[in-house]
Amino acid sequence: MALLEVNKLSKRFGGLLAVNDVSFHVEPGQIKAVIGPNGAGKTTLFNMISGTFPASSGSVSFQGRKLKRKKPFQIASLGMARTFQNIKMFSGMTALENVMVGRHIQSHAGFFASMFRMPWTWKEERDIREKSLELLALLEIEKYAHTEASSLAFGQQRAVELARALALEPSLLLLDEPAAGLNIYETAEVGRLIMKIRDLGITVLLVEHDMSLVMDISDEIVVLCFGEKIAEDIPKNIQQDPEVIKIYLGEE
Ligand SMILES: Nc1ncnc2c1ncn2[C@@H]1O[C@H](COP(=O)(O)OP(=O)(O)OP(=O)(O)O)[C@@H](O)[C@H]1O
Repeated sequence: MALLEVNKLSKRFGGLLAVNDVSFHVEPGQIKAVIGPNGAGKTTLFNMISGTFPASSGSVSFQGRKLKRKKPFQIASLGMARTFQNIKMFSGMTALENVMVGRHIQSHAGFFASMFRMPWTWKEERDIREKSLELLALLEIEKYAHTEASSLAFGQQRAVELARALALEPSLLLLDEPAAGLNIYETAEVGRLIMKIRDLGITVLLVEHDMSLVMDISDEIVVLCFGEKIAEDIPKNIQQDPEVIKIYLGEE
C-alpha cells in the first residue's frame, strides 16, 4: 500500500486552476520530488496535502486513511511533518530548544504544563531533552545545541529545522524547497542529510528548484506545469523527457 495517495487533486483560486486533477503515489521508503517552473502549483499542492487549506476537489490518503477536513496539527500528529520554504526558527531559543518544541507537541504532558515545569513533567522533560540531543547529533549539529538557532548559518538552521520536524517522529516528511537560500556546499550537505533520514525508514516528499539536488537524491520525480502533472518517472527518464526539457528551456 502506498504511504501517501494523491487522487485527482485540484485547487481553484477564483478563475485560476492552480492545481488541476493531479494524482500520484508515494511509496514507503521513497524520496519523491515535485518539480516545475515558477507558479506551476507545487506549493499549492503541498498545502493541500498538509492540510493548510482544503482542496477544491479530489482527495489525499495517508496510511490508507482519507485526510478530508483534517487540520494541519491533526495531520502532523498522524505522522506527517513538514518544513517551510522560509526557515522559521523560534527567536531567542537555542537549537536544542527549537527541537524540544517540536517534541513537546507530541508529548503527554503538553506544552504548557512543561513550560511551567510541573513536577509530573520532569521525567518527560528529561527524555525530550535527550531525544532532541540525539536528533541534533543525527543531523551532525550537536555542537550548536546551545547556540541561538537564528544566529547559525543557513545550512545549520536548515538542519535544526529538519531535526525539529523529525522530533514529531513522522513516517512522512514533506520538505518545501530544502535548498532555498543555501549555497552549493550547504545544498550538497542537506542532500546527504535527507538521504540519511530516508535510510532511517522515513519517507520523503519534497518540492525543490535545485535540479542537481533533485536528480541526485530522488527515486522518482513528478513534474507539474500550469497546475497539471506532465510527467512522473525516475530522474534519468525525466532528464530525457522532451516535454520536460521544453518547459525548462522555454523558461530560460
Ligand atoms: N492564495 C492564493 N490566491 C490566489 N492565487 C494563488 C494563491 N496561491 C497561489 N496562487 C496562484 O496559484 C498558482 C500556483 O502557485 P504556487 O505557489 O502553488 O506555485 P509554485 O509552483 O509553488 O511556484 P514557485 O516555484 O514560484 O514557488 C500561481 O499562479 C499563483 O499565483
